[in-house]
Amino acid sequence: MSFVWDWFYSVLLSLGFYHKDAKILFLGLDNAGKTTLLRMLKDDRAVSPEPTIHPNIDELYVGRLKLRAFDLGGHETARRLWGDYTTTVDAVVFVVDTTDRQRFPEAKRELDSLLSIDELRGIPFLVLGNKIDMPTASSEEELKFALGLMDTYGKDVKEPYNDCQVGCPIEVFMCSVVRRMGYKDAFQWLSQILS
Ligand SMILES: Nc1nc2c(ncn2[C@@H]2O[C@H](COP(=O)(O)OP(=O)(O)OP(=O)(O)O)[C@@H](O)[C@H]2O)c(=O)[nH]1
Ligand SMILES: [Mg+2]
Repeated sequence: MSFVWDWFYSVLLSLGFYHKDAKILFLGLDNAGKTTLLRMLKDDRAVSPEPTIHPNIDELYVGRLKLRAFDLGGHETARRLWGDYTTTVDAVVFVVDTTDRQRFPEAKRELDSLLSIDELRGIPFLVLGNKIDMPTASSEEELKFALGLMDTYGKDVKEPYNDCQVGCPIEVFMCSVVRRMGYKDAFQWLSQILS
């Protein structure tokens, strides 16, 4: 019987009548643009938020995803709280400021340590290279190299992802939140993987 439900569910999803609930952590160094992204996704407005001190938890719809979004601050003291939120997570969105090359190694360290957390093992990681509206932004290739992500999952997802046997889904998308560029494709990728 379950295949009938699976089929029905996938039809509902593809028609946009059903939203997949997902708990998603928005992580990355301070100043990367996490809160700006969430405000844009929720209200379609570019704001210049204050640095996040306390975690913000919000519910919003992005395409077929109904997100419980956890926006955790990225400065060093706030990072200590990240570990408190890693249970039952469906995906991590890791935002990087592509203009801040000096901090790529720090971003890599944080990303690597997230990837080594048992509770997050196997879940999709969407890495967003933000601020590509700036002339000093890195290229996608440069960012991927700096983060050690030369061999990623692939942007062309044909079917939902089931297990981690063939490598965990991690992919890099370049974007400019303030210019509303790039992140829609990225969330579509995530949505297809999670459906
Ligand atoms: N040029 C440019 N600036 C951006 C973009 N997205 C965010 N910013 C700016 O980057 C700065 C930091 O943005 P936030 O959203 O507060 O960053 P955050 O990751 O939430 O930072 P913390 O809360 O400290 O962890 C703000 O001044 C934003 O206006 C973008 O796409 N392009
Ligand atoms: Mg913030």
